[in-house]
Amino acid sequence: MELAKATLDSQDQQRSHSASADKKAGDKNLSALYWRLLSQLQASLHNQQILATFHERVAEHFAIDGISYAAYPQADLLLIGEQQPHQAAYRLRARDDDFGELTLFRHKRLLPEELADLELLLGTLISPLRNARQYQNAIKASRKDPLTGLGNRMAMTEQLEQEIAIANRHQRPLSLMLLDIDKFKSVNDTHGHQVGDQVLRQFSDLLGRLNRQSDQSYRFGGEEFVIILRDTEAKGAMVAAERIRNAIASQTITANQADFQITASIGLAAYQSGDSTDSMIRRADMAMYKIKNRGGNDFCCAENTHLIHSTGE
Ligand SMILES: Nc1nc2c(ncn2[C@@H]2O[C@H](COP(=O)(O)OP(=O)(O)OP(=O)(O)O)[C@@H](O)[C@H]2O)c(=O)[nH]1
Repeated sequence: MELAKATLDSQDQQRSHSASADKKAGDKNLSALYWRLLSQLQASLHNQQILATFHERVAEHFAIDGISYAAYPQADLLLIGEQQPHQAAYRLRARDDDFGELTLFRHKRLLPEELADLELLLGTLISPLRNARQYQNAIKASRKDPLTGLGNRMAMTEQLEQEIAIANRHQRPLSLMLLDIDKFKSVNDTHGHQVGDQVLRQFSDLLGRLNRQSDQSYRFGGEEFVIILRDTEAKGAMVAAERIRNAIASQTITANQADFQITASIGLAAYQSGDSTDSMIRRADMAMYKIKNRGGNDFCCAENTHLIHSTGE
């Protein structure tokens, strides 16, 4: 096994690489490939597609079996092609910014002259991968609620769409829980908006601790939160709702040296064939308002058009 470890630094890399590619006058193919990669790789903002294009084009000239990329800081390994015993690994850097590790795999030894050519070509990946990372970060930020760090309404809707598709395709149960903090306005009115913000943050932390790991919580807006309960039918969702309701009501939230006894009104909707994100949210919302109108601190599950109250009324 061979391991070449090197750092590819992007400082003016493209200019120097393009100069070296052109200098290799004897190798018109390499130069042409370099320029082709440079323009084609810029066309995508997705790591998978960038690497697949790179692998496909480069494999036409070099016997490369696979390429992997571990993006920093999230180190999920993306593999195109196959891992093989012979490999050459590179750290990708742009100024002081380390943004990933790239590894080339081959079934036979990589020769020094091949490595030199490949390193030249690898330079074409730096800007596209960095742009892709910036784009992904921007997408992530646009789906995150800045106050609580939870996913926001957009993230929730996208996830719910996916969960509905899975529930529909595989005939799996799915439930949606909508929680609205009771009389939250009085927290703001009495203690100020900043304390209200602290209470919301602590409330969202509490939800995170109360959830099953597979259940994601989101801030739907204001003092409303949503939990998507995967693989959960109405009965299970009601058990979860009661557990969460009880835990919220028994917990004292302390913010700015004041104690708050928070309660929440909870509406549930269980997936029915033909449901959309809107229809599930609407049913959970109707169920939640039924509890609000009764004074809060309870849950209600909406099934079909009937509202079934937790106490069985
Ligand atoms: N501090 C803070 N308050 C918020 C935020 N978003 C919404 N609110 C407040 O949440 C309160 C919601 O008030 P209402 O809709 O009357 O609801 P409520 O007082 O909880 O009453 P019920 O829902 O009927 O129990 C308002 O005072 C909003 O200003 C936020 O990000 N931070």
